[in-house]
Amino acid sequence: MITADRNSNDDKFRRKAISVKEGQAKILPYARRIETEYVSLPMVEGRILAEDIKAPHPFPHFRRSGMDGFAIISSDTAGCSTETPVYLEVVDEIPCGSLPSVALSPGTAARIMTGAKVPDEADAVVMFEMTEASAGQGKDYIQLKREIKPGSNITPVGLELAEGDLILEKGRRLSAGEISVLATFGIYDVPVAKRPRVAIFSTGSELLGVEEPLQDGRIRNSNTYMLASQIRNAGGEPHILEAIADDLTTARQKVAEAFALYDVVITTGGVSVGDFDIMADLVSGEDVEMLFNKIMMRPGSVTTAAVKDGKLLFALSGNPGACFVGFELFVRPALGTMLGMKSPFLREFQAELGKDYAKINNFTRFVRGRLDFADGRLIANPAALDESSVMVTIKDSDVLIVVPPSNRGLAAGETVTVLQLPGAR
Ligand SMILES: Nc1nc2c(c(=O)[nH]1)N[C@H]1C(S)=C(S)[C@@H](COP(=O)(O)OP(=O)(O)OC[C@H]3O[C@@H](n4cnc5c(N)ncnc54)[C@H](O)[C@@H]3O)O[C@H]1N2
Ligand code: MOO
Ligand SMILES: [Mg+2]
Repeated sequence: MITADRNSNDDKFRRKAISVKEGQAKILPYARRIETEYVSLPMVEGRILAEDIKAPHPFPHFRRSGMDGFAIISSDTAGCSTETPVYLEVVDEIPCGSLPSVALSPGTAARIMTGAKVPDEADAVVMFEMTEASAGQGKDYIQLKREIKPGSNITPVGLELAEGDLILEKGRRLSAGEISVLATFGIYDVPVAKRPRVAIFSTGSELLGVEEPLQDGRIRNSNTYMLASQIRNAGGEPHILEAIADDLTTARQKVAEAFALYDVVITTGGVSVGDFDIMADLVSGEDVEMLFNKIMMRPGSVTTAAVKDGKLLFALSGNPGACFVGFELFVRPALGTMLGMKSPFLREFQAELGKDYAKINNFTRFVRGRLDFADGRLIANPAALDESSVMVTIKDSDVLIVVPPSNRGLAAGETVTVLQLPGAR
């Protein structure tokens, strides 16, 4: 027979709700900066840079031709026109990667390719299409029928960056643009923040493994895999641990073991007031400091956080919608802070509410929604189903629409704050 300790913890019922901001402020002091490791350039996608990087040399570091054509001395073309063309003798050929072999003097030109170093004496490059070839006395000439401005088609030294410029600030997430910069400056071993190792425990006797056949009264464990994806996206390294049964003693032991091995521990489920909801008891143990166990938000009002051995424990709700939101509002900023990110919170901006939102709330609601553009306006459309227990609309959402506490709901057209969820949809 299954039994539960029904009187174990009255505190589980007497919870003091705090705001999301207060909750975040309680967590962040424990989100301690993680060490640095060196990762090779092909593997740094999505990692967070751990040190400022300055340009070790200007870029480009030589005057570079922007066209396939001829390097010339522009004053040679003064007064030149269709009627009075100018002839320049071609004295050199400069493929990419080669250096000029002849110093240009007035009346001469060098054939040059896009990306090659322009001879010091030249101050312009004229593209092939603007020239006509001619020959005489065993020499090659080009004919020009137009004046060429100095500087034409030459990229000056340091156009993009000067030596010593700050090119990448620590805390930046590395992606195509940053990786290109690192490669350009010869930085192959990149200092990045180590990924925080995050343990995931699911709880609940109703949970089946993903590959198990369905059984009446039971569901497959989806939160674990959803959380692993969120952790990875937030820069952490997920570690899926064996589910914990709804039994306090084993749960305590398993969580304690996990703290020895991982930087952060997340549990999902068992955090409300049900007979088998053990997390409230677990976070009020002697060696655990509870930071909060109720947030003035929906979904995820029961989101709980605690500290053990200086490390963060997040007890997220079992309801998929609440679990998802709890992660985005509390775990993501904690991981981002550990990684040294400048702005670890979801990006916030304003949009127009696309349709009426009639639900009244005591708590702030974070409603899953989809962002659209219409007539140059940003429209946030709430998902049809946004209950805490609903899983399926998470995949269709790119924002959380912030609906403040209200006894009248919101009307279409009102301005709302939205939090951008990561990953374009
Ligand atoms: N008497 C009250 N009952 C409930 C309250 C309340 O205030 N008083 N709050 C409700 C709200 S709001 C929420 S949210 C849930 C929170 O429940 P728990 O966090 O304790 O989670 P469980 O009870 O373990 O499960 C809830 C729900 O989620 C399903 N679940 C759990 N784990 C997973 C998983 N890994 N993957 C997919 N789905 C999961 C579970 O089967 C339940 O259906 O409490 C309300 N009750
Ligand atoms: O408050 Mo429940 O925790 O999602 O809505
Ligand atoms: Mg419960």
